[in-house]
Order: sequence, then C-alpha cells, then structure tokens
Amino acid sequence: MLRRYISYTTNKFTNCRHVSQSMLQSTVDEKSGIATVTMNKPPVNSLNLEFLEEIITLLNKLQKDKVRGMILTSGLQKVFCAGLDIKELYKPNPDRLTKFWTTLQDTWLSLYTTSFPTVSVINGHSPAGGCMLAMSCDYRVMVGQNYRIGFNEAKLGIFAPKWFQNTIIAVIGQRKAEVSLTTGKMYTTDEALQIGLVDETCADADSALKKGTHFLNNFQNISPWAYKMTKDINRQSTIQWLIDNKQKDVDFTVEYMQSPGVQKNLELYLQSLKSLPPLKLISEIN
Ligand SMILES: CC/C=C\C/C=C\C/C=C\C/C=C/C(=O)SCCNC(=O)CCNC(=O)[C@H](O)C(C)(C)COP(=O)(O)OP(=O)(O)OC[C@H]1O[C@@H](n2cnc3c(N)ncnc32)[C@H](O)[C@@H]1OP(=O)(O)O
Repeated sequence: MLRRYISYTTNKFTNCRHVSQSMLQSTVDEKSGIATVTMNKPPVNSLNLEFLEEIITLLNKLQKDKVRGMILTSGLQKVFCAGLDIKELYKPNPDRLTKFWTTLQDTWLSLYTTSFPTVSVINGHSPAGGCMLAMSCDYRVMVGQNYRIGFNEAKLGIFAPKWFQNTIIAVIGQRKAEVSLTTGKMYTTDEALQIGLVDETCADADSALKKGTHFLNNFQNISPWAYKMTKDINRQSTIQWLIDNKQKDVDFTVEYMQSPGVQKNLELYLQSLKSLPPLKLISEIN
C-alpha cells in the first residue's frame, strides 16, 4: 500500500489552511471557510480502495473543521475522474472486492449527506463512477468543450446499482436517466447542460471555481441546520434504501462481478483501453 501522510499547514500570506494527503489536496480559505479539494491520482483519478478511504477521511475532517462548503475538482490535465478503478473489478480477490464495495457505499453516503454544501468543478472527462462523484455533490459546473461526461457502464457490460441509479434520477429525472444508463451515452458539455447533468458551464477552470464559490455563497445566510435537514429529507429514500440493503448490495456485487460473463466483458474493455489511441475510447462510446 502507498505510504500515506497527512500534513496541515497555514499559509500566513494567503490565509489558507492546507491539508495534504497523498492523492488529495485540500485548501481551506480562512475568510470564506470554503474548502477546495483537488484530486491528484495520476493517470486518471480512478477510484480504488485506498483513494476512496482517503476521500472518506478528508470528508470527516472537513466536517469536524466545520467548513462552510466544498469545491471538488481535479488536478489532472484532462480527466476529472475515470470512475471506478477497473482493476478492482477485474479478476478480483473476493475479500478485497467486499472491502472495496463497502468503502464505495460509505464514500457515497459520506458525500451525499455532507453537513456542508458541495460543488464539483468538472475540469476533465467524467465517465461512470466519475460522473457519480459529481452527481453526489449539490451543484455541478463543467469546464470547456473538450470533455465528455455520462454513464457508460453498459458499454463495459455492467450495470449501475439501485442507489446509484436513484441518485441520477434525482438529478435528471426517470426518463432521461433510463435513456442515459441503457445507452451508455457520453455527453458533450452542451448536451450535459441541456439534460441537466450539469448546472452551469464555462470556458475555463478559474471561472468555474468562481461560479462554484458564487453558488456556495448562497448559503451565507442560510442556517446550516436548515440546509442539512432540507437535504436529508430530500435525499432520504435513496439513503435509507442503501442503509437497509448494504449487505445485500455487497453480496450481490461480489458474486455478480466474479461471473465469467462479466469478467470476459471487463477483459475486453481493458484491452480496448490499451489498444485505442488516446481519447479515442471516450469518443467511440458517444
Ligand atoms: C462517491 C462514490 C462515487 C461513485 C461510485 C458509485 C457507484 C458506482 C457503481 C458502479 C458503476 C460504476 C462503474 C465504473 O465507474 S467502471 C469505470 C468506467 N470508466 C471508464 O470506462 C473510463 C475508461 N477510460 C477512458 O475512457 C480514458 O482512460 C479517459 C478518457 C478517462 C482518459 O484518457 P487518456 O487518453 O487521458 O488516458 P488513457 O491512456 O486512456 O489511460 C491512462 C491509463 O489509465 C488507465 N485507466 C483509464 N481508466 C481507468 C479506469 N477506470 N480504471 C483503471 N485504469 C484506468 C488506462 O488503462 C491507462 O493505463 P496504462 O495503459 O497502463 O497506462
């Protein structure tokens, strides 16, 4: 396992508090109380077990520190998050896969129920679990015209679990979610805005961060308690479903992922990832 470390420093010139873990950097602006969290796990910010554990640890820390809001973004050139690390699903060790899926459920629960408002600044491609990471925030700003976002699980021969699908339905509605999930379509920035996958678009990352901050400033005069209660009530049925069905969801996934048909599909997909020229894959799956 990677050596992990956490360090806390305050920069007296910028009045920012920095929390740095090996794959995540967090900077809290002392004046506004807004944390900017940057994912930095080259090459593609794929979500493996250790990365998910870091995300949970950081969310707990931000909660304890009573930040006023969080902006989640990527430090990589052209990828926000490539989704689940396919290596966790291909030829899995059942014990690790059980831990991975349990940690994935816990990450989603932590992010979807934060006591502070959250924004994702999508500054790169964002397929499948990457898109879900963005959907689990309260607001989404997508940068530029060069990236694709969507749920391409079907193209890998797998499907998204109920709690994942319900999260999407809550954002874009039942019909659009069904078409999106069954076709595996990856959307351009404009298309994503049109179907409501993202709330705003803008030309560059700096303007996107400003838009994210602007959204978070809406909560300056809102009681944190009123914010949290409203969000909990709004999201309650999906959250409760997962809490009630956690073990069933893990057992099903561990068995399903190991089936020969799914493993064959993942093998073919991994091969296509290697054989296609850069970025061809995501354009192929449009
Ligand atoms: C809060 C919780 C959040 C969410 C989860 C909740 C529930 C989820 C439940 C289930 C459904 C989710 C399923 C998935 O997410 S499956 C993963 C789907 N992802 C993809 O299909 C992405 C595939 N990748 C690409 O299309 C391109 O890599 C990308 C456009 C992202 C980047 O292109 P670029 O040209 O910049 O890089 P590449 O040369 O293609 O890749 C570099 C390197 O990285 C490897 N790679 C890419 N993606 C993944 C991945 N998802 N997992 C593991 N490894 C990945 C790629 O093979 C290259 O490796 P190498 O050849 O060894 O350098």
